[in-house]
Amino acid sequence: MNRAKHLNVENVTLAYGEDDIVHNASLSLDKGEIGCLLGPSGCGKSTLLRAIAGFEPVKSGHISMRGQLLSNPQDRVPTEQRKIGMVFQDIALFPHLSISENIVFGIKKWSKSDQKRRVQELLTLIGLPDIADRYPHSLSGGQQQRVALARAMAPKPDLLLLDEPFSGLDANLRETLVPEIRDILRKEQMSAILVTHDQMEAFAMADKIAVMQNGRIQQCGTAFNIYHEPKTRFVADFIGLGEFLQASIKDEYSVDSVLGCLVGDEPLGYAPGTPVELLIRPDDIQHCEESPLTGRIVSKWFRGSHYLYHVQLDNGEVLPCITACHHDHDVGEDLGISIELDHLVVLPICDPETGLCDLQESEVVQTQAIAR
Ligand SMILES: Nc1ncnc2c1ncn2[C@@H]1O[C@H](COP(=O)(O)OP(=O)(O)OP(=O)(O)O)[C@@H](O)[C@H]1O
Repeated sequence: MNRAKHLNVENVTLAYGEDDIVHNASLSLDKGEIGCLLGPSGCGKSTLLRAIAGFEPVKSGHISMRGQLLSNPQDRVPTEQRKIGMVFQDIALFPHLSISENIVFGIKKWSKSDQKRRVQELLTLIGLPDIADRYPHSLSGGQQQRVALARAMAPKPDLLLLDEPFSGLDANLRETLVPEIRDILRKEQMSAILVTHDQMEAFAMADKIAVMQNGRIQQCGTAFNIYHEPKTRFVADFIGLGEFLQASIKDEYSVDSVLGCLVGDEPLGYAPGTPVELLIRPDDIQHCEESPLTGRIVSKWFRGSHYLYHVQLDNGEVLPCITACHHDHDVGEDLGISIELDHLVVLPICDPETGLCDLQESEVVQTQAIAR
């Protein structure tokens, strides 16, 4: 049986005036799932979020929640009737209201006893049970953002929209707050969509990530999928670190490259001799003192628990390589490396002038790989 998704965004195109900003976007969430729109500035994340909230009309396609139509080109359920809560970057608590009055703001129609119970329930949930009578100015930024979340969650909305809620906070605070907020949402079984350009936030928070570029969802999947199985050059480039090695299809399952012949267990889908690019992540290349394969260190970053080196091979290609931080080598030294590829990620060569590859062809093939 094909059960309706909690949220369904189907083939949605959005425009400002004559300009299409979001093209044919599709995304769905189950109840309690946390989704994320991830992409660079200006790619259309907030515009799509605003359409889900009901602030923007859809030009084509439709948005529905719990089986009920919210938007199509003819009809739009007003924002205030959508049962959607919102949390923004600027925390915007009402400064003249106490914390409990702030939280009660969206549930004023509830009975006083229910309001009181809900406020205490939420304050306990956000780990600040004793602040009901305090005012926003007396709280830290992280505490204020947790209260803003509690205020948005108070009416038990069907969906929570979080538009860059962490970007005003410093890096240390973000690191602790993001998983805390994910846990709070999980405890309330709250479906949510986070908008961010920060992939670590997306990875820490979301069950499902939609990577956007120029108004298009390039790929939608788990953090693991989009990191290890990117479907386009853009996703491979935008998510995580990595380098592209020139390679050539050898046969159905293998490519030739400067690292030798790499073999996968899935057909690569290209004719022998086709030039392709092979994605290499830093964790695919390990330091190995005894390895006959070496690269000259051209850059070195200290990352606390490890070093990230870039090493240049004899043919000039540069590869990333992670080592434990006791392997402290200098730029200019030769580093022994071994290849630890779990799977092959092979992409067609992009046009060097336009940077474009045929989308049809840019479907990536990943295979379990062994070096031989
Ligand atoms: N009200 C508007 N009228 C016309 N164009 C707009 C409007 N709002 C946004 N845009 C344009 O639409 C495009 C997408 O903007 P949007 O804010 O959705 O991107 P974003 O991915 O959320 O970016 P950021 O991460 O910087 O907030 C941008 O080119 C932006 O200039």
